This record gives sequence, C-alpha cells and structure tokens, in this order.
Amino acid sequence: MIAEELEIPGVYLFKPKKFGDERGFFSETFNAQTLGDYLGPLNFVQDNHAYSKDKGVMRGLHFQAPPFDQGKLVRVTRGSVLDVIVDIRTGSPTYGQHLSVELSAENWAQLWVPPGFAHAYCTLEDHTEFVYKVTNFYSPDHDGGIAYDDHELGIEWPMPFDQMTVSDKDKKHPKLSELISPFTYEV
Ligand SMILES: Cc1cn([C@H]2C[C@H](O)[C@@H](COP(=O)(O)OP(=O)(O)O[C@H]3O[C@@H](C)C(=O)[C@@H](O)[C@H]3O)O2)c(=O)[nH]c1=O
Repeated sequence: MIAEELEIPGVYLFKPKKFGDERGFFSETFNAQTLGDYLGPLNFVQDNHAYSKDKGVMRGLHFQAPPFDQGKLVRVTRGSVLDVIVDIRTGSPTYGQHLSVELSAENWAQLWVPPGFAHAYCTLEDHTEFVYKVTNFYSPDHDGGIAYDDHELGIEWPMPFDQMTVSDKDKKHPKLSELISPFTYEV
C-alpha cells in the first residue's frame, strides 16, 4: 500500500496494492493494522455504498455533528469522482481550506476524511459507485452541511453548477461563513 499525507495534516490518500492475474485481481481494501500505522486505532461501525446514475451527480458538502461525528474512508469501485473536503474545525490553522482529489475505480485510491471536515463528491462518469467506511453511526438529527456552491470556498468543480444533479436537501445548506461549526480544532 502507498500512503501519502496530503496538504492538510491528518488527511491521507492510500493506494492499496492490486494483484492482477488471468482471473482478474485481488486487493486488501482495508487492513486495520496497515492503516492503524497512520491513523491510530480505528473503529469503523458502518459501511456505505452509493450509486449515482449520471455524470454530474453532486452529493455534499456533508458532515455529522458530535457526538456522531464521523471519520470516513472513501473510495470508488466503478467510475470516478472529484472528491472534496473542507476543514470546518474552528481554530484550525487550515480552517476553511479545501482539498480535492480524483478517486476512481482505475486509480484505486482511498481518501481518509477525518472528523471535522465537510465532505462532498461530484461524479465524473455515469454509473459511478462510491463505497466507504465510517467511524460513527448515521444520525439524521446530527446531519449538517454547507453549500457546495459557496464561492468563498474557492472549489474548482469539474462542471458548471447548472449541469449538476443535486438533492433538494443539498440545495439548502448555508455558506461556511453562515455556519456555526460544531467542531473545534484539537491540538
Ligand atoms: C448517509 C446515510 C443516509 N441514509 C438514508 C437517508 C436518506 O433517506 C437516504 C439518502 O441520504 P443522503 O441524501 O444524505 O445521501 P448522500 O447524499 O449520499 O449522503 C452522503 O454524502 C456524502 C458526500 C457523505 O459524505 C456521506 O457521509 C453522506 O452524507 O439514505 C441512511 O439510512 N444512512 C446513512 O448513513
């Protein structure tokens, strides 16, 4: 596995090995020991799988507030996405900064999204499947979001907003500047 810490400390990109042969391939997509070397002990409690029919499906930017805050280990098993995270931890040296990474079935990359980050992705292909592990259970009462089209975030999305498919819920999130963040930066 290749591991790389990205521009925001604590955010990692992992590339598990893929062993190809005439039958196809084998890959360890999660190994608590290997990942634990970078992330410490992990307690994933839920696996999620989302299918998006079309290119341009936008989901996010989402987070769950404490005590249901989630770390997410996200990857793509079919198609591709532009994955984006935003640091929303009050007091963080990188507060408001975002980071984008392409995840695809082809590059087999996984992004570790720590708690305290808002997360979104936009599909780059039709029939994209997005698979992820989370460290806390889903709690609709703790669901939160910020606007994916908040220009102050400076995110370069891969297509114009009018070409995206967005849920009604995701059209109503506040801008980051309007959010009272439930997260504080832990030193
Ligand atoms: C996220 C989630 C949703 N649901 C239900 C609620 C709803 O009826 C339906 C669809 O939910 P959503 O519209 O929130 O799904 P979606 O927009 O795919 O939400 C996801 O977006 C990405 C960007 C993330 O980071 C995830 O943590 C999650 O928030 O699935 C669960 O039952 N469990 C879950 O863990």
